[in-house]
Amino acid sequence: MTTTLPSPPPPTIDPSKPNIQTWPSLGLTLITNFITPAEESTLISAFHTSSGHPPQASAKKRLSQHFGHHFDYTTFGASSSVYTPVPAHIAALLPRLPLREGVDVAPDQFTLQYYPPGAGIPPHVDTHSMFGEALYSLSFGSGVPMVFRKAGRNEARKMRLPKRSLGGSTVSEVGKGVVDGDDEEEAREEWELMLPARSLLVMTGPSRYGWTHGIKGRKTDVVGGEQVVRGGRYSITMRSVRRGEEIGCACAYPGVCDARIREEEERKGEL
Ligand SMILES: O=C(O)CCC(=O)C(=O)O
Ligand SMILES: [Fe+2]
Repeated sequence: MTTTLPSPPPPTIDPSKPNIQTWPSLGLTLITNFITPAEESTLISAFHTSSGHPPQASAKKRLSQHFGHHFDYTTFGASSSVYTPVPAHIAALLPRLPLREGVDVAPDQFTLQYYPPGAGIPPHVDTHSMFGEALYSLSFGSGVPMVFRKAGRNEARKMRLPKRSLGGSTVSEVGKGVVDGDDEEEAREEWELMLPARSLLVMTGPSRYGWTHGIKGRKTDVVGGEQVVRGGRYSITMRSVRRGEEIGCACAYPGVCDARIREEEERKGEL
């Protein structure tokens, strides 16, 4: 039996744009039919052509590819030397992203992932100090429910444990605070949102800085009350890399903010 989490609170929908669901208090937006089925096919074939990883029925782990700026883990900034050119079919998505004028900058770092059926990603907060606020995630191939959880004491404690990779072979995962596990001390504010194939998820504000996101590893999901066998899902996570003076964070969630945690550790080191 698939264990399910509650559905999200009801979204706000502008009747003139029925494909856009928003949760304004969380800074969260889900846009369905963001790409066409033809674009979806192009992205899927490009993934397999460029990765040299043909889809294998036996694959159990996520496969990742990176385009645009990579990270320099010695400085926690953008690498000036490691850059993979962004292919045209990905660059073509950029003008369509719902950037907030004067607030968001266009993403320059792209992580493509393939999740074989049943695979997930542990709950985490994408590193605050290294990426611009808005995170964009395009789903294709198949839909999946994404779990959102308001970070509390337990997540803050886990962020202070030594980091581990999220299990993929990718560098962009190393800088993330992985915050999985159950929290019995705090009331849960947790639910899962179905991300349909060809939808774009946008995380800003609280959903970006103060909530974790992740995908449970499961063979089946419950969608609209029905058990559905999970298919292979692809995603492109699009982020902007902070540079120089922009590196850092002044969010309202110091417990799960890598910038604040680093400052705290530096202060302790000086005592
Ligand atoms: O697959 C996704 O939609 C999300 C991936 C993710 O959270 C990440 O790479 O940070
Ligand atoms: Fe993430």
